[in-house]
Amino acid sequence: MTRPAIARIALNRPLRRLFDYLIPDSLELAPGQRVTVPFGRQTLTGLVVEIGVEPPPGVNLKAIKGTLEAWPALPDNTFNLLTWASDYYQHPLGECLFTALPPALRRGRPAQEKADESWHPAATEAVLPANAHRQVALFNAIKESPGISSSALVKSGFSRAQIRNLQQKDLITEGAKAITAPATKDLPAPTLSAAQQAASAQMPEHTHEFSATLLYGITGSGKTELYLHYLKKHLNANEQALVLVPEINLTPQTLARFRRYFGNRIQVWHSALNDGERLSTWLKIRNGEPVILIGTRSAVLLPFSHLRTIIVDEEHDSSYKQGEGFRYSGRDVAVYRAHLNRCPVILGSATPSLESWHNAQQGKYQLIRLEERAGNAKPPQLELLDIRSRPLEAGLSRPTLNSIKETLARGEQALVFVNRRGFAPVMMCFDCGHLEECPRCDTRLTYHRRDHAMRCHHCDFQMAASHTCPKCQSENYKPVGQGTERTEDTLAEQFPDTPIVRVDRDSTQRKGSIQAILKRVNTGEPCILVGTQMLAKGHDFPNVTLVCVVNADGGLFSVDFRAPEQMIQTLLQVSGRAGRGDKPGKVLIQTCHSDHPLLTNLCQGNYAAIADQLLAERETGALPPYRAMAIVRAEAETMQNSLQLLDTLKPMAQSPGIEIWGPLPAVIARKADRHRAQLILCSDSRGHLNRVLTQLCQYLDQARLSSSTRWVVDVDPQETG
Ligand SMILES: Nc1ncnc2c1ncn2[C@@H]1O[C@H](COP(=O)(O)OP(=O)(O)OP(=O)(O)O)[C@@H](O)[C@H]1O
Ligand SMILES: [Zn+2]
Repeated sequence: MTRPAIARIALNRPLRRLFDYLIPDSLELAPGQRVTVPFGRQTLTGLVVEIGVEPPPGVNLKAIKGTLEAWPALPDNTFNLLTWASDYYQHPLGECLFTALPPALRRGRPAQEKADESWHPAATEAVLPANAHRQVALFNAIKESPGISSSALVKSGFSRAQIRNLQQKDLITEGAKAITAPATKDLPAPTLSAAQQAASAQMPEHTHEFSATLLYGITGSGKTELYLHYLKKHLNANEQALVLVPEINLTPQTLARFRRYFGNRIQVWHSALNDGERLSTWLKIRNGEPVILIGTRSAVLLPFSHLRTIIVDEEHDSSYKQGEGFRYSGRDVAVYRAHLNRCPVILGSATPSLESWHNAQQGKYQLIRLEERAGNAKPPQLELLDIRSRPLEAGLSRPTLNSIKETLARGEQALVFVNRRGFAPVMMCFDCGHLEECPRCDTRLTYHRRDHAMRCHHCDFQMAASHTCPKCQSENYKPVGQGTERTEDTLAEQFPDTPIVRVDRDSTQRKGSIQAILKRVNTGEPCILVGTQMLAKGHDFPNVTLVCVVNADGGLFSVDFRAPEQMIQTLLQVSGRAGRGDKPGKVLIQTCHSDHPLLTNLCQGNYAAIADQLLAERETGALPPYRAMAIVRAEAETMQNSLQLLDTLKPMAQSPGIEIWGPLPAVIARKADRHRAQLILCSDSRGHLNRVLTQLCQYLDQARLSSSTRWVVDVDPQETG
């Protein structure tokens, strides 16, 4: 009697288990292949994990219904990567594997594109009547994204009639053009500076061997140019490359630079793509087309088959770590992927993460230093401005306002960095001391004056703001502290003739608004930019010569051990927006702690020294990267339930080599009416920690928890509050 053939299948469920099914005689299966299986009364899409497993005794297995295609949707190396990540991050394999499929394929749709015409420019310039604005805009949209589909164009507001019209005028052509690298003779690449050349010469030579390189290049040193040169030199016409970036929409210039070099070989991957666009790009990658993919975090999980280089730009950026569900770090997975694929990975930053800096010092990563700015630009001068005894106008000191005035008078632009959006962080009653709190979280509500609303930045709660104190009805009820809206208002009063451009999550919500803002700034006309973190990232505004930091002190005394690192990175990144063109840049940092060693070191502009110092502190505290860390988080309807669950886990985790902190309530103990607590585990041995976590997860999976209790494991947490 022959044994029945059995396959183990992963489903897209948050379950830490796989499901066994009989393989019908006629079916040939491979790991990573999509199948349909009966599940209860439903039919679900599954992914084959293993074939030929032992059938569990005494169970009547159902049979697989069929395959969705004859080839594995996830080829070996991608499949192995995700299996590794599932184990490393303690996340159910099914959900990990399905993350690598586009939504359409998760739902069981066929792996082929719907017929949707794609458009290419057929002329270099559109000769059209002066009043044909929409036609010109349409032509430019196609020129900027060759291969763009009709549906994508319709989505951005063009009509099918307008598209046909351009086609009839022979300005655009239809057709799914194969991906080839077109020559870009119209745009000569700048010759690398001596410093860039020296860095370039140290870049990894072999694209068929694993190597990890940390490119530490100060802001404005021309790292992007180096990536372009590297790809141009080392990537063959039939190979694939991946360039990870923290966020695509914020820096359209970078994308444009890549497109000028590589034309439609450049494809993008980010959360704003629609399902059709995702499927189309996914298929190109899976089919091995020689794509250079510029993408955010999840791009690292895609099924590349000819991947020869991975670049992680701004590798320190915290957005590489997924904050919910499958909590992977795109950067760390990229390094492992390079290892599996035997190819180089290049991590670039002006402010490398302490993890990568440590790896470079240990000799695990090769360190390349690029410490001069490209072109004629010089590093900006940083100055601390102690505001303890200075009168402030809505947070801005006289010297700061004077510097802005001088900058504008020279016809240049200024950037003012505020770390909070909204008008003011709190509303306070100066008679009874009442502070308006979120009814659902242990946080204060932020006042947004534009719509006279109080909002919680931690949950979606909002309410109309009141003019008098809700508690004692006093009229002495006022906003306290600085938000972007308030700074914008103050600057508008002080500089009535100057355009003020606010950049934060509120002002950029509408699609295309960030592009419009950037375009305006890039005209170079004098203006003042006011904004949050968003302004710190990767922008290249040559006419910004002054950067003002309204308050630098946020991260100095935080309980989160990563706060000083993140604060310094943000300050240096935002400072790096000053003086990127021919004119020198200046940075004014307002602080109440001008003698704090972190800030005084910052003014030397020497990130390497700061990183060394912060690393020494991490070593003393036995914190990452010197030890592995994981957090088990619990949330429930009461704090008692959360703490109780973690208390049960603690003895199970206790073992030689594991240090345990907690359980303790989280810093924001109540968020959206859920009570949150955490248990922190540290160990010198990552392997041991991983085994302990596996046991905890097994226990938690089987434990009878109240239906409202949730738990997660976060490996290498970015936030420990
Ligand atoms: N060799 C060069 N000659 C002239 N200009 C250059 C050269 N290399 C780069 N540049 C210019 O210098 C500016 C900064 O370059 P780039 O944006 O690549 O820097 P970066 O290192 O990525 O900066 P950041 O980390 O601050 O984002 C850009 O305007 C770029 O066009
Ligand atoms: Zn809230």
